[in-house]
Parts: sequence; C-alpha cells; structure tokens
Amino acid sequence: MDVKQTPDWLDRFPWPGAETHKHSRGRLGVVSGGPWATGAARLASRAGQRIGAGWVEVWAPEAAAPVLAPVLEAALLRPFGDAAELAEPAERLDAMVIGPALGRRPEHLAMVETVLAGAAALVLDADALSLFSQWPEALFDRLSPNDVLTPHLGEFDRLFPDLMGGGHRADLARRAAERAGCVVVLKGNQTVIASPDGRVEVSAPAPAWLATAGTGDVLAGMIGGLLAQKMDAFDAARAAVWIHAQAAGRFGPGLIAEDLPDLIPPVLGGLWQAAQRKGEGA
Ligand SMILES: NC(=O)C1=CN([C@@H]2O[C@H](COP(=O)(O)OP(=O)(O)OC[C@H]3O[C@@H](n4cnc5c(N)ncnc54)[C@H](O)[C@@H]3O)[C@@H](O)[C@H]2O)[C@@H](O)CC1
Ligand SMILES: Nc1ncnc2c1ncn2[C@@H]1O[C@H](COP(=O)(O)OP(=O)(O)O)[C@@H](O)[C@H]1O
Repeated sequence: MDVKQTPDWLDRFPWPGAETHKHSRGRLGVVSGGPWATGAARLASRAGQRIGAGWVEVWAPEAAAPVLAPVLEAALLRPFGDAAELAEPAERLDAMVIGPALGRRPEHLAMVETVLAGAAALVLDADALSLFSQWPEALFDRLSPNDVLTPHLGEFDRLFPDLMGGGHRADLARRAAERAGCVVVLKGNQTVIASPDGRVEVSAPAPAWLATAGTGDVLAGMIGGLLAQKMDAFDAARAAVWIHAQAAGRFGPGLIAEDLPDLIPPVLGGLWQAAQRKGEGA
C-alpha cells in the first residue's frame, strides 16, 4: 500500500500495544436471534473478533444457546431469559451490535430498547431499525453521537421516508444523521457515512460481489469491533466500510458472507505495514 494513499483514519486505528490485554482491547457484545436465526450473529461476532475486539460475547435467547454452544470457540456464549437481562452487558461492554436476524416482535423491540438505555456504543442494523418504522422518533430520541445506524436503502426508507423524495444519497445520509443524532451508514455500491456534526464520506465503489446475504451483518460486526476499541464512530464506520470492500475485492467472484471475516487479517496486515512505514518516515 502506498503510504501517500493511506486512509486518513489510519493514524487513529486501534492497534494493540505491549500493555494491551484482552479486556482493555475492547469488549463487544452481539445479540443473536432465536434458535433458527443464529447465523447473522455468528457472522457479526467473528467479524468483530477479526477486526480486533479482544473479548466478544454472543448474547442469545435461551432457546438459541444449544445451537450456538457447539459453534462458538473464542467468543463467549451468554444465554438470556428476557429483554431486561440485556441491561447488564449494555452497561458493562464497550460496544454492542443488535438487529441482524433479531426478529420484529414486541419482545425484540424490548431488547433493542433495553440496549439503547445502556452506556455501550451501539450498532443498530436490520431488524433493530425496522422495528422503529412506525415510530422512528422514539429511536432518534435515545441515540447518542457514538452510535451507528447501518440501513440498506429499504431500511433507510422505513426510518426516513420523507427524505427519500430526491437529492443525492450523500445529502440523504447527512440529513438522516443530523435528525437521528448519530452516525448513519447508508449502504450500497457506494456507501455513504454521515456524522451528526456534518461530516460525510462517500466510499469508492465497492465490489458488487458484496451483493449477497449476510455481508451487511459482517459489516455491522466490524463497526462494532472498532467501536469496542474506542475508535470514534465516524472513523470506525469509514474504516470498516473500507476494509470490508478491500476484503471483498481480495476474494472476488463466488464471495459469500462467510468468507469475509477471514479476509480481514490480510487487509489489516497491509494497513499495519503502511502504519509502520509512515511511523518510520515521520
Ligand atoms: N444469515 C442470516 O441469518 C441472515 C439474516 N438476515 C436477516 O434476514 C432478515 C431480512 O433481511 P432483509 O435485508 O431482506 O430485510 P428486509 O426484509 O427488512 O428488507 C428487504 C426489503 O427492502 C427492499 N430493499 C430496497 N433497497 C434495498 C437494498 N439496497 N438492499 C436490500 N433490500 C432493499 C427489498 O426489496 C425488500 O423488499 C433480517 O432479519 C436480516 O437481519 C440477513 O441479514 C441475511 C443473512
Ligand atoms: N452492488 C453492490 N456493490 C457493492 N456493494 C454492495 C452491493 N450491494 C450490496 N453491497 C454491500 O453489501 C452489504 C449488504 O448489506 P445488507 O443489505 O445489510 O445485507 P444483509 O442484511 O443480508 O447482511 C452492504 O455493505 C452493501 O454496501
């Protein structure tokens, strides 16, 4: 990677150091769907691990725990009974991802509401967004500037129907971030990342191989993993979108979401080398 072309967030990327331990490196929680819908949380949690969160917990409804137990290794399984039990991780952990394959029933809304009340930085994706389609203001009222919403255009339309009328996607995302009071990642071939303070970045076109189920769940886990490492939400979203596209480009045709988390390390390796060279040149 040419040092002159390195992304500006590279200077703020959370590399571990000699004093780092797994807890100080960033603790991420991912909330799983029910027993028939655990795959999305697995994709997100693995992506969070790969991007550097040192401690990853998968919070699973009790019925889903037997499904997850045999397939999680370094990630920790945390079964829960009802939504109120999510208050503890939402306070203790650095970041949480909720929404992928969560479900859209009242108990799922209660889960999202519980997590919104905690101190952890949040990535709200998929069903966590659609659950608020009838009352988006109830979501916006509870968000913090370090939270991130990751809608595709269909989900964006549910939360911000009046913004869909026209204008460039960058302008839609900017207005959405201002209204929501948090970072908005409007996904697509060119993903727009907008901050409530007015910063906006439009990504370079990403490989269309990403148009396959589950790649957004991986992106949510990547953003969550960087938030857990205390990266600023706008930088975390920009970095994750960039690394996600680079990883997809490395695989090319035939990509499925399962491939993506394990493609993160070589991309990080290139960034690490570029950061070292930049440091030596400084
Ligand atoms: N392995 C898994 O368990 C996976 C679970 N998933 C879950 O499956 C459920 C349905 O996910 P969907 O994303 O289909 O959500 P939705 O069913 O909420 O949205 C899809 C609808 O939005 C419209 N739409 C408009 N623009 C779109 C765009 N740019 N990208 C995608 N859809 C667009 C589509 O035409 C479709 O009508 C969610 O719970 C989701 O989290 C998916 O994330 C895929 C992987
Ligand atoms: N045509 C495309 N070109 C490049 N990237 C795409 C394209 N279509 C989708 N993507 C990317 O793939 C991901 C899909 O996310 P999403 O729609 O939430 O899927 P899922 O919910 O199935 O994980 C997003 O990161 C999006 O930017």
